[in-house]
Amino acid sequence: MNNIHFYKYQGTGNDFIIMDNRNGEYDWLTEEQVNELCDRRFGIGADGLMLLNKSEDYDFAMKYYNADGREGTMCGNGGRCLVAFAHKMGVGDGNFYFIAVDGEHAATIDGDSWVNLKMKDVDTVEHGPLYYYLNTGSPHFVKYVEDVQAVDVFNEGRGIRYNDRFAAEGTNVNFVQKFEDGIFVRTYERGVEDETYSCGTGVTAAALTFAGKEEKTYTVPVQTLGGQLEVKFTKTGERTFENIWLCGPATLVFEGNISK
Ligand SMILES: N[C@H](CCC[C@H](N)C(=O)O)C(=O)O
Repeated sequence: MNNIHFYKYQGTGNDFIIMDNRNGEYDWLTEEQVNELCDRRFGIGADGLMLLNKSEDYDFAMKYYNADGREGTMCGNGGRCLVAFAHKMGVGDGNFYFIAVDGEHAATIDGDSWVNLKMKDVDTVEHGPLYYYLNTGSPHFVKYVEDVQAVDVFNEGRGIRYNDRFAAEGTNVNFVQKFEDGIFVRTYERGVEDETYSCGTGVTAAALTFAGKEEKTYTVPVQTLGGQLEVKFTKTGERTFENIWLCGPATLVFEGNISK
């Protein structure tokens, strides 16, 4: 049995197990063990697990696994939590530059737990009759609804995630309600295969679709079940967006040891 020293973080209720793997101490971890650690009854419990890995060219490298144990695509809330953890470990000077599965990311931390994460540019948005489909580091199906609290997110989200078009690769599914000054987003997350309290790449995708036609810089407040986030970006064309920042809290809940 090997001891694992882990840190539990959450970003607006999207929660993660994080391990410091800069010396390769946890390279032996298997997908099955990740799934067991993320189990909310038989393990620590989390939406995902991340390794803080060493990098020659960046402050660190991010490795992300969904709760199902499989390596995931980019995780926005996870990236923000990993920056807060790296800061706690004494990495960087408050400004960070790291590498993740979807490329390079810049980030800044205000105090100990408000993290601003630069997301990848978006240059294509599919706009159907009642939906949008775009990739903000992970794939997102975005549907606007009258009353987001009335949506059966699990069943409706699952139905879209496993439909003929998306069954093979999967997609995350976001239900969005517009308000005067922002949006409320609920998400069915691929790889968790359930609703999560918040999804960073999902919130980002929803905020981009909320922008008006004007090509300018926007700041969109986004409410989730787990708290408030803010997405800032510049709309550069009908379906193109740059300088996208996902901003919000990233908090250490507890740390502990477990044997695997
Ligand atoms: N489950 C997502 C990855 C994590 C996304 C979410 N936790 C976020 O904050 O972006 C997927 O497989 O596409």
